[in-house]
Amino acid sequence: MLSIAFIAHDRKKDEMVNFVTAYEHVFQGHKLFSTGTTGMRIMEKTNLSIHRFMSGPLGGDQQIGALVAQNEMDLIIFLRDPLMAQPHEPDIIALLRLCDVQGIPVATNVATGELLVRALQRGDFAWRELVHKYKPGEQQ
Ligand SMILES: O=C(CO)COP(=O)(O)O
Repeated sequence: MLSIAFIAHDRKKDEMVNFVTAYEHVFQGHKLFSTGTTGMRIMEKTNLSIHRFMSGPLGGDQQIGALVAQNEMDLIIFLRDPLMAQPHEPDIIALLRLCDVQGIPVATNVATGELLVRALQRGDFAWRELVHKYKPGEQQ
């Protein structure tokens, strides 16, 4: 079971809901997280159970970032709005930076999201299970 996070800016939320609905069968059975409003919108339209953090501008990106820093997040679908400035831009950059620090697959548009979900379906994320199993500094 992998940990997957969904985050979408306001003008990308419909796209996110459509995307998650289309792949609901793939996401089912994984541990799902989201920022506040994104998760609410997805849960209104699917049967998925999602742990919702704060809304993005109130710190939700940072909360997800904390899991990334601990290497506990396996995949992030983050549909950013490239055409509108966000008040919490530093939090967004920080989250993406941490994904690069830990080498976490993160999709920032739906085309990449599709590729990653198909990889997930195929079992290409098995290496993340190994990361969890052999986390340095932790007892086996
Ligand atoms: O702003 C966001 C990500 O940066 C998303 O937050 P919401 O899901 O609460 O709208």
